[in-house]
Amino acid sequence: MAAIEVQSPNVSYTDQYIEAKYEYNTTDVQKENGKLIAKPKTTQYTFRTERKVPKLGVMLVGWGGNNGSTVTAACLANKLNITWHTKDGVKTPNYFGSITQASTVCLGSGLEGDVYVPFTSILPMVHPNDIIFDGWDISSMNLADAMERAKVLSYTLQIQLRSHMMHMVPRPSIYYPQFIAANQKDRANNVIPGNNKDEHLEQIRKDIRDFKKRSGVDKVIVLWTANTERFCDVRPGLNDTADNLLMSIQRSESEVSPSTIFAVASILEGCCFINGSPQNTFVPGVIELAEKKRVFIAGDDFKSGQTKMKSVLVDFLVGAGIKPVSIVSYNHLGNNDGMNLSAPQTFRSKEISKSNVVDDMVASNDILYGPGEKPDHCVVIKYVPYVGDSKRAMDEYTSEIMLDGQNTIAIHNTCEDSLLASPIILDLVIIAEVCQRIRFRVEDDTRFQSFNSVLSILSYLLKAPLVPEGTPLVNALFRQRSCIENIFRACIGLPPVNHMLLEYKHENLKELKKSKGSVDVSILKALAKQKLDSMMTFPTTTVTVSSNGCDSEGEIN
Ligand SMILES: NC(=O)c1ccc[n+]([C@@H]2O[C@H](COP(=O)([O-])OP(=O)(O)OC[C@H]3O[C@@H](n4cnc5c(N)ncnc54)[C@H](O)[C@@H]3O)[C@@H](O)[C@H]2O)c1
Ligand SMILES: O=P([O-])([O-])O[C@@H]1[C@@H](O)[C@H](O)[C@@H](O)[C@H](O)[C@@H]1O
Repeated sequence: MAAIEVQSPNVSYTDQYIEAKYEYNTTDVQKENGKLIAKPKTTQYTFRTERKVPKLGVMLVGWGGNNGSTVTAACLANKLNITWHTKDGVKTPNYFGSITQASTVCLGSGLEGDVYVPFTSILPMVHPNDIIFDGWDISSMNLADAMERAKVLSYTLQIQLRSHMMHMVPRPSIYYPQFIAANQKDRANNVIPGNNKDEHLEQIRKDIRDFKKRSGVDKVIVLWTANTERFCDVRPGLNDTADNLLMSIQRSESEVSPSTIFAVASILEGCCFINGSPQNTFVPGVIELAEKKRVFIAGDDFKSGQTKMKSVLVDFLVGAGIKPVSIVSYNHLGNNDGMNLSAPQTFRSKEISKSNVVDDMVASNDILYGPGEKPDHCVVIKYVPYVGDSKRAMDEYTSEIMLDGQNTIAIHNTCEDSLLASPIILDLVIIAEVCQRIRFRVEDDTRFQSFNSVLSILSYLLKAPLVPEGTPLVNALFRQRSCIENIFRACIGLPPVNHMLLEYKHENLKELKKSKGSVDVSILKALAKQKLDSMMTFPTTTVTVSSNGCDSEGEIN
């Protein structure tokens, strides 16, 4: 699908940029004398997006894991168009589950109503087939064997991918046993030696430069899909500022985690760092360093299955004026992630990220909830080896409805964890890369600026979105999706999708047809069918219909 071209005096296309003047309309609300005063506000933006799509390198921390091996296999299967036999017949590769690759957006409305286009047609973006992967793992297993170990993909697909993946070997990584479950010890045979954290930092930086040089990629994004770590302490002098964090690394402070060192290394190499796990990688010192170096960071914890459902269901319930009072989320899974989460300290990281996802929706409705009131919310994760990557999620939502009524929704959701997480990994890096090519000016600024280093536009893809301090934290899924869609629309000078369909609610829709200057084909077809039925002739007839459905000429076959 070709990219969209917008014809507007506010949008210009050069070889290098798409430039768009955009009116950003919001509503300012102030409290005055006990009243809420709402004032419409318009802010002029000028967006400038580089059109050249770079050759993107993605370095995965935890490359040999279920997600890392699966996302690598997915891109190869699609790139090589590998088909494979199953008991249900021949299967073809796809990127289902990726909003950039398998979803559409409403561009606007035309002769026959709404026009939907692929998400990728709004702005130029990297194609996943073209991504070059590399990465690290504490396990030395090559990616072909790691794919087999993961037991995620059909074996008839695996055997066709083996030759393409067996040469992919994760780089040795940083391993501090106290941050993950002890049961991961047997896996750790590919570890950077020594205890000097500054040397570990320098090695990771060197690896990033080495990958860039060897692969010839234009830019690198580093993404953590390694095991969930326990939360690290956050305290003054340790990691509260960028300088203190860098000094703590130089002193090899024990509370500096592997994921924080990877984040620091990425930032110092000018690479966006994304955290797909729930631990607090982004201590204040990392955030400050990212802001100083103007590098994007994003996290935490891929939003892939049970929590994604929760961020839809609770939004629906609260938005409908129904009061969720008890949410119990249980799941069991049998992959290595599940084994790592069987330790209390790593489970706690996941429990936090899975529990906070309803806070914004609850806080939005003070008719249902009093100050500080929240639903009971319980998260349980159990490790059951037999089910492997095919996580079984069982949820019960109990809500209060009118006049002391109760509504209980029970859900059983089998989430094939890595097949849900892999497209999310792709969307994270693809959308982050687009954002690296977007600049904007506000009002009469002379300088173009980039997005804030904390890339909150990625919230849709994350359970516990990291947002700039003091800014709104949104978990409601469709608000998060609209944010991405409407910012990308703004970059090509299009207004946000507002779902009003006001033009179709006029008292006299005939005016609408005239204004469209064309025939509503559905009316034409209905009239033609009526005429055909009466004439009992076919195949072609000329029906005279007006521009409001009755005057224009049209042919029906
Ligand atoms: N649906 C999902 O799969 C999903 C959703 C949300 C979050 N996550 C998170 O994504 C992460 C990966 O999930 P997975 O199913 O691929 O797990 P996995 O255990 O299969 O893979 C993790 C990999 O990280 C490696 N590893 C551990 N510590 C490392 C380190 N310090 N450096 C480099 N590699 C290291 C392990 O050897 C393993 O190969 C987990 O933290 C998980 O909680 C997964
Ligand atoms: O994304 P989601 O399905 O809500 O949450 C999942 C957890 O329920 C699962 O136990 C864990 O292994 C995955 O990493 C993922 O975090």
